[in-house]
Amino acid sequence: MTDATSDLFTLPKAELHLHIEGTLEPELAFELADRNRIRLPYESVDQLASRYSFTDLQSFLDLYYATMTVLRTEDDFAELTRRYLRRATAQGVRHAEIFFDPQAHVSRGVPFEAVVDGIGAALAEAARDQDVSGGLILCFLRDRPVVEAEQILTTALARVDTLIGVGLDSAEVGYPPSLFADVFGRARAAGLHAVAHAGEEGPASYIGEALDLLEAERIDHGIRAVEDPALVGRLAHEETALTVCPLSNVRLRAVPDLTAHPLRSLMDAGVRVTVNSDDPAYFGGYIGDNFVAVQDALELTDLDMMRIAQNSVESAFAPLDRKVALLHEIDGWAARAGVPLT
Ligand SMILES: Nc1ncnc2[nH]cnc12
Ligand SMILES: [Zn+2]
Repeated sequence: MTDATSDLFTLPKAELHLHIEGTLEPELAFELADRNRIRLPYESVDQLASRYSFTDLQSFLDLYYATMTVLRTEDDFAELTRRYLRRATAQGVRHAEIFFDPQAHVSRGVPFEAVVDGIGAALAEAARDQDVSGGLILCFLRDRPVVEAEQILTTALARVDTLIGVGLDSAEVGYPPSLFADVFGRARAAGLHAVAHAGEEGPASYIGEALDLLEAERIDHGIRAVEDPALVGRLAHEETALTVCPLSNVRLRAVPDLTAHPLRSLMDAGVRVTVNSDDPAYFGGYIGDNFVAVQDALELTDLDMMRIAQNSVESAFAPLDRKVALLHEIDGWAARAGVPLT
């Protein structure tokens, strides 16, 4: 049991690891399939949902890429993002840095502009109506040829104003960060932030490569760092944030169950850990659900959860005044909840 008494859905937080295509709920997938006259190979929403059982990252990616083919127009991307932001704000998200996989769309004939303009329109609406801030992070697909990443970056740099950063995702093992050193160098030279998935299924050495060769400012997942104590020391010393996704790690069997999740030992070692949802439509919960599940499984205190929320804001690529305002909101939450600050 924990001493949890607070409502973690109302704890203000930033979401730093969220693939917008991974927010495609089965209901919307069917709506968009109808609208775009695409036939999904499932009879019903329930039949599609029943396929959400995975043995590893690749088994998930196969379904993820197949289902996202229903996304075709700017409006589709806007509606997807609107629905995500509605759910996320109901679970306390005040700032969202959203990943997207343009190669998976452009390769099907969807223009890059339709993707960024659709997601961007929904983000702008939410900024106006719900006081949620955020931005877009373009992810390169590491299991596709490097030249394709170079090409999508060239396309993206014509609309660099729509982006805050670049990332690296998809199948990890066998696709080390070193392959993308030049692409990331170009992106950083254009003023973009850099993050990378590393140490989800892949070895801890990929985390060091992402830091040294990609100059990644945050590591997405990074949980296999626990296998290398020197690396854990480095992450703590350099205050590198890990964007951890606990429910994802269980569903993709990167950890056997939540009680065995390394989040707590990483935190205890001084690593700046954040909690995020990854692909919430597929993994059984949005960000607040992840907060509740880890608090329960790892017996974290309300103060621990508050620190995780503070880490998310401190590690965000948001303007300083926005971060200060959100840190004040977290203090207000703690005061209302009576969280002891020691
Ligand atoms: N968990 C994950 N790891 C790597 N690539 C992804 N793309 C979407 N979700 C992902
Ligand atoms: Zn991810």
